[in-house]
Order: sequence, then structure tokens, then C-alpha cells
Amino acid sequence: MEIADWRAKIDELDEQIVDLISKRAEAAAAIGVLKKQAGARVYEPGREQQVFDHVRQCNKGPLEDTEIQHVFERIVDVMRTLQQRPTSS
Ligand SMILES: O=C(O)C(=O)C[C@]1(C(=O)O)C=C[C@@H](O)C=C1
Repeated sequence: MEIADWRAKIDELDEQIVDLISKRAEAAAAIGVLKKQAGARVYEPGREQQVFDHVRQCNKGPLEDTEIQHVFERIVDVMRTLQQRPTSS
């Protein structure tokens, strides 16, 4: 395949990734509402560790486990920000 073909493939995959991240954000926002109602804190390091362990287990390469974890550390960081937004209450 040419570079243009690979870029078209990347654009297509990015669309799917955006959809999936949006669905994940909806779930995180719903958790955020429940946490607020319960007076619980947003940041749960134990749960975040489970998320990172899980994605490392799912990883089939070519990225290293630590690289996949870095991507999810950023995603979870964004989810925490979403949960702290006044609009998610
Ligand atoms: O599972 C939760 O309690 C969430 O709020 C979701 C989530 C995540 O995005 O996976 C976000 C923030 C928490 O620190 C832990 C995990």
C-alpha cells in the first residue's frame, strides 16, 4: 500500500477510536454523577491500577505494555477532568 492508503486507513481507525473514547467518556460521566451523589471522590487509584493491568493484559502488540499504559493514563486523566466538570453533575 502507498502512504496515502495507510493514511486513509489511519483516518478510518481514528474515527472508530473517537467513537469508542466517546462511549467510554459517557460511562465515566455516569460514574461521576453517581460518585457525586454518594459524596465519593473522583480519583480512585486502585481502580485505575486495575484499568492499567487490564489493558496491559489485552495488549497483543506491536506497542509495549508500558506504551499502551501511557495511552490509557492520558485517557483516564481526561476522564477525571470530565467527571470534575460542573456539567457532569
Ligand atoms: O471507575 C471509576 O471509578 C471511574 O471513575 C472511571 C475511571 C476511568 O476512567 O477508568 C476514572 C477515574 C477514576 O480514578 C478511576 C477510573
